[in-house]
Amino acid sequence: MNQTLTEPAPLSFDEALERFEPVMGFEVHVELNTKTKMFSSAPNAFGDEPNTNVNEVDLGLPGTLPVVNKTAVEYAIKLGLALNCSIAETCRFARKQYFYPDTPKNWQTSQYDEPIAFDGYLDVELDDGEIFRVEIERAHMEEDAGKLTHAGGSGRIQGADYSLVDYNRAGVPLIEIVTKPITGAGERAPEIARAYVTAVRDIVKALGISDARMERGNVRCDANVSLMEKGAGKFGTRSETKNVNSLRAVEHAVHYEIRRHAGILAAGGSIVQETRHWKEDTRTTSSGRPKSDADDYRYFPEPDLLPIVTDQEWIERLRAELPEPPAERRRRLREAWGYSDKEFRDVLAAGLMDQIEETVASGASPAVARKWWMGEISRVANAREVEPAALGVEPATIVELNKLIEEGRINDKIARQVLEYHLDGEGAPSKIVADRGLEVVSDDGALTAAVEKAMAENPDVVEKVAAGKLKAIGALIGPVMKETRGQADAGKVREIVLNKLGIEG
Ligand SMILES: Nc1ncnc2c1ncn2[C@@H]1O[C@H](COP(=O)(O)OP(=O)(O)OP(=O)(O)O)[C@@H](O)[C@H]1O
Ligand SMILES: [Mg+2]
Ligand SMILES: [Mg+2]
Repeated sequence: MNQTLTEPAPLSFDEALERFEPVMGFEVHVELNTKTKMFSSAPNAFGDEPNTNVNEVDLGLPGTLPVVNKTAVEYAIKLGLALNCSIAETCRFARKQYFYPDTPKNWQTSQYDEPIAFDGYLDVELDDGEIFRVEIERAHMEEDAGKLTHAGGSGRIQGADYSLVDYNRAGVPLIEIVTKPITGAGERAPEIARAYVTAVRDIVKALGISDARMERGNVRCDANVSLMEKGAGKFGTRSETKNVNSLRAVEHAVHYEIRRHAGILAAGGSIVQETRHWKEDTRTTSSGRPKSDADDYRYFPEPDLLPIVTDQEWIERLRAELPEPPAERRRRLREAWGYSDKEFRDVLAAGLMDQIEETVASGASPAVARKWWMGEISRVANAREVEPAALGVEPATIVELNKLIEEGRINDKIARQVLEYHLDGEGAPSKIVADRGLEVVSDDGALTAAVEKAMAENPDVVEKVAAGKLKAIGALIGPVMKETRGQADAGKVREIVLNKLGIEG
């Protein structure tokens, strides 16, 4: 059933919010970065040749038995704790039956009525610093399905009438985090949606349990949206936009679905409960398949796996391993560094918080760390068309460069060159300075000679300086730099000039 042909036009966002109150719910799937799969010893690896990381358990061959990956369970417990959930004392896996070629077993091993973690919350920080609490219904363990490529449909092979299947992903450990319905978001619903998924991504990254790369599908979000008539208090019918895999897309999908539902409801229509697909190019969604709450997956407890029993000691050991929550860490660093909100946001956007933290921890001032990472490194990254973090510059390198400057051994300009040589593989900054003979000329002999030469060649400048126009010294620095191949210390040059003219600096 394709609704889009007959659907009324979406309302504007403002019109929609005047009349309706949005309700949202998110199912976020997190792919864990364990070495092996959830129930088999096949490697959990991204990007390998199709169907090379598959074994008999993943394929559900007769006579095989699954074994639970203990690391995946520990990751689930850690995530549950980080989401302020209760951890079940015992829980079970269940079979979710469906017939589709992405699962060779004809069921997905998941958890149903006994999730490992439940009843939590996450406080998410909005753009203006306000905190919005999202209640977590549960976080449960399951396995990923294989990847289908519809050869003809995706245009990869013109006219093809078949699909390609890659089972490398089948059995990869997943945690699905499900929120309770989120009410009271109002016009901030799209922003809250993005902030929530961002917060979840940051947490799984900080926990180190997932590569958390959304563009690779390590973190994927199903966004459920419905509207209720203001003051009505009864939830409307939801749509479920599947597998939205960027933060912006989550925001836009919620925005669009609110407008689309409002358009239908305002025209007297009713919402079909269905899954929908996000379309990045038009920033709209399209109809997927109808889905009722009574969808019968014929769940039943997985007979081939024992229940998981967690004891308090185990949970407390894992709790002790939790890192500082990302939101708290951000607040702490913003304060410690004394950056403005804008400066700090820029650091986050550039993905350089870890690097700056380490640079400061190694003894550079926050201002120096910022100058390097947000200035020079970002500029070079831009010129080389990569993300700043992807340049792979170590904080230790920046600390070393800064030390060379502070000791007066190189100036800023040379330091910038040294960075380029370093990126081109010439080694550590001090080695580059030594190899290339870049040390600042501050031994008085060579520098004084260069200054004398510049003064002799620019009598008009010297006259101005002598008359008290100290700024004019700047015109001498150029020629001195030229003479010393850029290795003069500008402060020293000034000092020598003033000295020669008998002026107090
Ligand atoms: N009326 C509603 N409007 C918006 N969100 C809703 C509404 N009712 C439920 N939700 C949210 O939708 C999500 C439903 O996810 P859940 O995993 O429980 O079930 P499902 O989508 O039916 O199943 P599946 O995991 O197979 O997709 C939850 O986040 C829930 O809070
Ligand atoms: Mg769902
Ligand atoms: Mg779900």
